[in-house]
Amino acid sequence: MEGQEETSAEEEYQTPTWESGVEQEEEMLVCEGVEDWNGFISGGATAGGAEQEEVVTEWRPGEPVGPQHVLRLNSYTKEYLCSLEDNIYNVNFSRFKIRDVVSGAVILDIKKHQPTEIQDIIELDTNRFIRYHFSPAFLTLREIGATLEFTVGSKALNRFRLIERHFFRNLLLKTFDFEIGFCIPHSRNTCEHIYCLPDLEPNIVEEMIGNPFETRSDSFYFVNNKLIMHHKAEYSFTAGMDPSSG
Ligand SMILES: CCCCCCCCCCCCCC(=O)O
Repeated sequence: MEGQEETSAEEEYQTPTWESGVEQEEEMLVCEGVEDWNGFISGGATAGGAEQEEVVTEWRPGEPVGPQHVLRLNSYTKEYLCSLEDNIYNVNFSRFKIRDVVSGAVILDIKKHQPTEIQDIIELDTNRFIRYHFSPAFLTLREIGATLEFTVGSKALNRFRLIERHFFRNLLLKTFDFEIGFCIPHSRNTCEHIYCLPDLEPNIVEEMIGNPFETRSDSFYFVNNKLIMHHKAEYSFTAGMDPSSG
């Protein structure tokens, strides 16, 4: 449970609109992300040597999308690189919370209505695009904890992995690569990913603040190196600013 001071800090930020739901208390795993500048993970970054096993070849439209393909993208994608039906594992997100690791303040906490029972039927989650409204102060934070709560259908997830690419226009700000690992069937899981925010040049920060929603991210979710979900997000950093000041 978060403390009192976190509730007040949350009000400083405009949260995206999702339905509010019933809070679930779960065991929390902390996954430290493996990250590197310019879009490449460091050697031996993922457990089990997944990178070494994979043969890197050029990707052609229609072919399954693997981690090496998305790690080489040099811009935000125009299209989704998989269909909703590719989520054959029925991974369903039910909560997303962001906190400032340094102060502990909760920046946002969004929940979806979820039945108590984990459903076996595949429910297509059509919410794969979101706009976040943050304040300029967000860009001064050093470390963010993002808690993800999700349920899994009747098939186990092997090597569940999230690769996230953040761009301002065509400038790659940072790649985050989180190995979530194995998830058992019919489970509800909670993990926290730690994002170390990049040191950005002051002029880039100014441009990001002045150009809402030109900062974007692609979140690619893989099971066994196969893309099963692709989510997109856009960010503004103007919340709480006087609109007349530009
Ligand atoms: C300033 C560079 C951008 C770094 C931002 C890192 C924090 C973003 C956490 C939220 C990511 C959510 C992605 C999504 O909803 O698909």
